[in-house]
Amino acid sequence: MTKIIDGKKISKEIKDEIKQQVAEMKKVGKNIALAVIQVGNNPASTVYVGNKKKACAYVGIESFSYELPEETTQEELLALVEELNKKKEVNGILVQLPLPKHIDEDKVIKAIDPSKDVDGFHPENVGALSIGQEGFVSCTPAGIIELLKRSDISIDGKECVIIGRSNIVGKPMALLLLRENGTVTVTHSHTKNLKEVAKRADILVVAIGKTKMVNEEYVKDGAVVIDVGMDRDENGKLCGDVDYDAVFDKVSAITPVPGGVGPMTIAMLLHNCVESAKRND
Ligand SMILES: Nc1nc(=O)c2c([nH]1)NC[C@@H]1CN(c3ccc(C(=O)N[C@@H](CCC(=O)O)C(=O)O)cc3)C=[N+]21
Ligand SMILES: [Mg+2]
Repeated sequence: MTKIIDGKKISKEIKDEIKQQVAEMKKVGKNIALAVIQVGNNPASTVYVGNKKKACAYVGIESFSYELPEETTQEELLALVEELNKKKEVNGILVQLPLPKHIDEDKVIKAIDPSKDVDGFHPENVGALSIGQEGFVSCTPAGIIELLKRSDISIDGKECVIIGRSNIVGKPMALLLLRENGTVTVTHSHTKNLKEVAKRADILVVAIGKTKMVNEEYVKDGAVVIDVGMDRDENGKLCGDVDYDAVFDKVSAITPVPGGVGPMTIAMLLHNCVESAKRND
């Protein structure tokens, strides 16, 4: 029997916990606010940003929305970030990625006050994670750890294989699994014998952005498969990096797309906003 890891349900539980926390904080006069900046109108970004604002409203976090035109200059964006860094009532700053090509993403991320970097993308937060210090953790990998824990899937001593080495998912995922005492392997486009390596995994995390690339040849019997992909199939339907139907009978547990990792990313963003408000007392 394969277990479907229900990210939508688990994220709802987390959001309800956060909602209570936010209400408690409001009682003592503490309000929480997230600033969300979107540059241009990439339709996917508009959907994600909309979901984030909706989730904020659900838990009682205020969201300030900045929708800037595509031709916004890097200087203008940096000036806005600077202004939000100074604003006391703003606890979190999120600059939706990707940014237009004429803007240097690294420079913008670096400009965000690390104590308001609820995405956990700032080098200071990434560094803190890598040496086990307190900081903000990237929401998608943090959400995956939470999914595993709340599904009673233990990480300790397990063979964990990650496909993909992005700064936002693969690398922080490796650090978090390591922190939970997993034995971690990170694979990428230069990895030899990828199928064999992936097949070692008790827990396989796939974050490569290639529609349904991972099929039954990449998974061992009884593996747990976490699909981070947000792709479109030949009919334009949302799907993941894993061929869900092909691996389903072979695995012990799997996250669907949609309804798996995606909603957890947003729940962890809300969690980070609350943490930020608590820390900057
Ligand atoms: N600064 C920044 N921070 C991010 O966290 C960030 C970003 N930029 N850029 C883009 C990626 C992508 N991302 C997703 C969040 C939620 C869903 C999500 O809720 N997915 C739903 C489906 C959504 C749909 O229907 O399209 C699900 O999987 O069930 C997906 C993707 C956050 N990102
Ligand atoms: Mg760019």
